[in-house]
This record gives sequence, structure tokens and C-alpha cells, in this order.
Amino acid sequence: MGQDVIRLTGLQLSGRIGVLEQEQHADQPLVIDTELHVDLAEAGRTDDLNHTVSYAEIADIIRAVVTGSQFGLIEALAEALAGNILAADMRITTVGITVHKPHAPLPYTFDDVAVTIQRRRSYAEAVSEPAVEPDSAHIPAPAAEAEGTVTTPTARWGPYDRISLSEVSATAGTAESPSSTAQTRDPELPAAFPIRSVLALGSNLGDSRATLASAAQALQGAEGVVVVNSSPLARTKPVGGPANQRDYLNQVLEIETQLSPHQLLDLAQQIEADHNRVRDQRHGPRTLDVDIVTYASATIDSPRLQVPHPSAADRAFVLLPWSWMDPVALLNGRPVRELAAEAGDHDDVVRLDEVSP
Ligand SMILES: Nc1ncnc2c1ncn2[C@@H]1O[C@H](COP(=O)(O)OP(=O)(O)OP(=O)(O)O)[C@@H](O)[C@H]1O
Ligand SMILES: Nc1nc2c(c(=O)[nH]1)N=C(CO)CN2
Repeated sequence: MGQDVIRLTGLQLSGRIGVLEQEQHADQPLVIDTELHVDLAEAGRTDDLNHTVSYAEIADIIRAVVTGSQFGLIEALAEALAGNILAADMRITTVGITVHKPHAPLPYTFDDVAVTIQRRRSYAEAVSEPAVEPDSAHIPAPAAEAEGTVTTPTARWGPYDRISLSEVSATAGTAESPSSTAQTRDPELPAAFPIRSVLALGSNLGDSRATLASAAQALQGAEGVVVVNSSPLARTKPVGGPANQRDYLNQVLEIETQLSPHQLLDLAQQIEADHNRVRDQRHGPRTLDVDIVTYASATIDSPRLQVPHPSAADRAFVLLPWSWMDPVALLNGRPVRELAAEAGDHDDVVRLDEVSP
């Protein structure tokens, strides 16, 4: 591959950014320049959009990140943009981002203030393309390592490995955005590299606190699974199901896994069974429920498994703990925090203690 580049410069947006008090309460103009390193030879030869990265979809991702979250530093916004863009398409090997904040509150006349970063997909990740069915769109890989930064299991891929181009363009589509193929995933195929997945746990029978802790331990002990983050516990009112159920304890975990989606479902159901889960009523009381909320940015619709979980986007008992764990998380291209605020059960969720990963 040569030095092929797609450039999108001067993208004008408004966002809530800055560390000063006066910047916390109003959006301000931001300008984003993006440089994507992608091999463009095949697109040039075939004149086919499927062989390149659509700049319209990249613009949608940038808009979703800029407008969906609040940042203190322009460095943090740049990092979030780079992580999200790399996570969205394996073909992007390097991304350069410049965030301009031309109206920064400085008591001087000045033209612009900006940061520029460049983030490269790690070599191991770039060569381990996920195994997918030949005709399906690829699954975005976990996001890249930031060069030269200290990494932890949580920080390594950044929080942005769940957004998919199809998700973003479906919700934030512009006239320019071509409709993209759904990011489908064969539920039987194991991952070629660790995949980030978000799981939602719930319990309202027995010693719920002990059960959730034990379930997290069981996941951590399972082959092919590492728990990388966990939310604080939430006490929540039952949504649906029979009347007079006890309140739930809910929690969200983020894992890295090489299990296939169905293997992960099998594991979740085994752990439910090990905690005496009985399935007799839909939405009935349960000792333990373990749902797969996301599996990277895959869309799965098999008889046993739908991902993202079809109800997750409406359930504050999932969305709020998730947003506490990961304040910039996105689901279906929308900030989880925003979805939580709109969910009908928002006021029925109470944050309990902090839980460390
Ligand atoms: N993303 C998913 N996570 C977990 N189970 C799923 C998922 N998608 C589909 N299922 C299927 O849903 C079936 C019913 O699951 P369960 O008994 O936990 O439902 P529920 O908790 O009562 O309701 P809900 O699915 O709305 O949370 C499972 O047998 C499983 O095959
Ligand atoms: N508050 C709360 N309500 C629910 C829950 C849950 O975990 N918490 N799970 C359900 C089915 O999975 C149905 N309703």
C-alpha cells in the first residue's frame, strides 16, 4: 500500500467542551480535520464505494461523538474521535485528527487554537482480520492502541469499539450518506481477536448483591473472557412482568472475549443456570439474568440471539449503569447517556455503591 489518504477538513460542528465554568453550559464552535490512511487502489480501479471508506459516514461518526458527549480538553475529544474512527473500519490503518477551537475563551486576539494527533492501528490487529462470512460487511475491530501511551486493559482499545458505520448512518444519516450494509456477524464464528462486549446483569430473587458478584467472578473465570470494566450497582424498579416483584439490582459489565456470540450466550445461560435461574414467566422474578447488550458493533439476528439486545436502548436499568461505567459509550450511534435520559424508567434507577473493575 502506498500513502493513500482520504481528507475531510474544516468540518464545522458545535460541542460542549472546555474546563472553564463558562464553557460547561453552552456549546461552542469546533472545526475538525480528519485524515484517513486507507488503501484506495481497489476503489480507484473498480469505481465502487464498497472498496473505500465513505467520508460521509466518517462525518456522521464525528458528529455523533462531538455532539454526544462533553469533554474538558480538546485532546480528549481528539482521542475519542480517533478511537471511534479506527474502530469503525478495519481498513483505516492510521487516522490523523485536528480539533480546532477557534472561540476558546482567551483574553487575546488570536486566530485559532488546535491539537493534532495521529493514531495507528496496531500491527497485530491490522493483520488479524476478523473471520466473517464472505459476503457480509466486515466487523470493525477493537479500536487502536494509542501510540506511546500507557495502556490498561480498559483503556487499551478506548471506549469506542462499539459504534458501527451502519449504526451511525442509520440514525444520523444525511442526504449524502449512502445506505450501508448491516454489520452482520455469524453467531457461530469465534473472534479472531478479543472482542469487546457489554453484558447486562439483573437479579431480584435471593441475595442479589452476592449473585451479581458471583456472576462477575464466573465470567472472569471462564475461558476466553476477561472482565475489563464493571458499573456501579443500580437499584431499579421492575419493568414489565408480574406485579409485586421485588426491586432489582442491575449492573453492566464490559468484557473482552474470543468466544463466538453463541458461545457467549451459552456461557451467559450456563452462569444463569448455575445461579438457579428458572425461566417460567416472561420478565418474571429471577435470581440472575445475563443479557448480551453488544458484541463489538455486530448486528446479529439469529433464532437464539439478537444483538444489540433489542430492548437495551429503552431500558434505563441497563443504560444508566452503562453510562456510569463509560460516560462516552454509544449504542446504535447515539450516546448511551442520552438514551438513558429518554428511557421511561429513568427515574426508577438509583445508583448504589461504586464498584471497582
Ligand atoms: N442479546 C441477548 N442476550 C440474551 N439472551 C438473548 C439475547 N437475544 C436473544 N436472547 C434470547 O432470549 C431468550 C429469553 O431470555 P430471557 O429469559 O433472559 O428473557 P427475559 O430476560 O425474560 O426478557 P428480555 O430478553 O426482554 O430481557 C433467551 O433464551 C435467548 O435465547
Ligand atoms: N428493573 C428491571 N426490570 C426488568 C429487568 C431488570 O433487570 N431490571 N429485567 C427484565 C427482563 O430481563 C424485565 N424487567
